[in-house]
Amino acid sequence: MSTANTVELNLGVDNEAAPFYLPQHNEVELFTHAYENQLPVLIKGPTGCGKTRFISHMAERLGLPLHTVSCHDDLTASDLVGRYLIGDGMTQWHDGPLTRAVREGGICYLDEVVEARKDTTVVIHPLTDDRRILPIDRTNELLHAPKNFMLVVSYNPGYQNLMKGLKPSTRQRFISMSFNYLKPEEERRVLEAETGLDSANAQRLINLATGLRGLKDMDLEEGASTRLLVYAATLIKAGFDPVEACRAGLVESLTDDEDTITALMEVVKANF
Ligand SMILES: Nc1ncnc2c1ncn2[C@@H]1O[C@H](COP(=O)(O)OP(=O)(O)OP(=O)(O)O)[C@@H](O)[C@H]1O
Repeated sequence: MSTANTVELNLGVDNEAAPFYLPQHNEVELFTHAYENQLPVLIKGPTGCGKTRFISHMAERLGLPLHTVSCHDDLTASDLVGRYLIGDGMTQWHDGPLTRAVREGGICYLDEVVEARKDTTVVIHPLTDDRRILPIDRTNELLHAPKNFMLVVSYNPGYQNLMKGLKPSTRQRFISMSFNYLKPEEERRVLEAETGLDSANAQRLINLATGLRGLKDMDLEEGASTRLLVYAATLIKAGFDPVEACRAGLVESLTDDEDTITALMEVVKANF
């Protein structure tokens, strides 16, 4: 059954076109509810824990186009909304990705939103409350977001300083979900599904990740991400020596400090 406000979905059946995603908790149901009720979503979690994969999975599952913007500290409101550009001897308006998503519908995903300049929050605020509007001063337009428009933002709370956190007036406009690395058994399934690695080696990688994530005195900015484990698994699956695969796929990406690399490689050798 579908009404104006709901989408036809069978959450028990995976859409085969959707990229593989193993849920952490009830995020699929929460996200679907948010979409059906036109609520914006905020996802927080450490690097490489599956945030982007989840959004791609949900976009495919809900049959929505995905407009992704990787935010950075030079990103301004005009980059999101659009600007006049000179071409063919005249000035033409070009929609930015946010405006495109509002006009066409779909998910607008602002990845690492806290990196963007502060003026960007001014443009997303009216889209995140029940007005769901995007005023464009430069073109004198007032766009109303269609039902199938959804705003999703993500950030990694780990390495933000206080100044870069989201203001309460912004974060309190979203349904929020906190992601973390999967439990060991599930993360092993992801490694196997993503790379075809055998379960014995996948289990060794998981044991290694648990060891690395538990190191408190190593001064690592972040622990080993699922993404890095997938890289190492891919190298092992391709026939690389597991220790060398872990050096290139994991350890060298975690730190530049030679002493730390040596110490981490000891942990690798203890597992392989
Ligand atoms: N729950 C999961 N199901 C399937 N694959 C996963 C899952 N979690 C992580 N992965 C794997 O880990 C990789 C990295 O995940 P992803 O790119 O979604 O991380 P992220 O949280 O968006 O990271 P960043 O914050 O750095 O952008 C994926 O490409 C996928 O291979």
